[in-house]
Amino acid sequence: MKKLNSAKKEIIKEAGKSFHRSLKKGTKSKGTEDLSKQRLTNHGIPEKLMEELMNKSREFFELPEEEKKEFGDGDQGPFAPIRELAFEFTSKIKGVVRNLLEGIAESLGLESNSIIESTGFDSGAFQVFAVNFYPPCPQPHLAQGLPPHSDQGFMTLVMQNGIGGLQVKHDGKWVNVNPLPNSFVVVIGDQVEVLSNGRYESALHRAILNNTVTRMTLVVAHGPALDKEIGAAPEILEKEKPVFRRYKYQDYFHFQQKTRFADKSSLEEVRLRVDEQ
Ligand SMILES: O=C(O)CCC(=O)C(=O)O
Ligand SMILES: [Fe+2]
Repeated sequence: MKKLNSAKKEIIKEAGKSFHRSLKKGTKSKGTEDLSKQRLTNHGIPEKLMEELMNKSREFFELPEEEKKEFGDGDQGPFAPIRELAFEFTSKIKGVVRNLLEGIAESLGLESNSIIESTGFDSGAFQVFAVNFYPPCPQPHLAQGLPPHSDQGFMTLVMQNGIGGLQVKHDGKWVNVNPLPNSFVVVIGDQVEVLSNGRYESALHRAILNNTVTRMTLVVAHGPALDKEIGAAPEILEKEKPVFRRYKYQDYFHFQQKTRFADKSSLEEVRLRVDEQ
């Protein structure tokens, strides 16, 4: 038990280093700057598990089209060959994200479990696992892997297969987030921006292509339960005006599905004008 606790503390400390470095009361986080330099390394997820997941997913993507088509939906869907590995991976990641959310709550001066409780993280929170496959592109400057966007949930953990392509916008410029072995990039999403009343900013990011090698990423996104109402923490609003209006996460989720990959447009929809605050 003791060991588990200290491992947990380490992860929170890591989160602290990653996100809270420049977070002082009343100032904005430099989340995107940190993202280009910081990685989550002390995550406790076996390297072998991630390697296996990456290799098996690659095998699937590289099957001839005809064979790929044989996979249907549901139990026979493309995830069938990696179902168990994916389950183990995503459950472990959920534990890491839980710790990160505790770390974030603490950094905001809230009870460590406050975000977890108010957003239904332990009961109905959503988690989406995706494997992105970007084959070499003959003219990479004419195409995009993924257009600029922010992720709509709390945070997304991204693991790259050793090939760079993820970029974040920082000070008006696109900055490369180079892959480092056995580490995750933690991409802060819109819900953390809202819950923190704008102290954290969700990262505007995109994926670019190259013309030589195949790039893959394992991506796990997390968000509140759909029926929860989301807004800045009440303790924060005792001292400052709300920056965003409250909403049911379900509404945000559906809206964002329609406007996916359109910069941070969903967040702008819930931002209050000065005369509404
Ligand atoms: O593949 C990447 O590097 C980024 C993926 C991403 O941003 C996403 O899936 O939302
Ligand atoms: Fe993303």
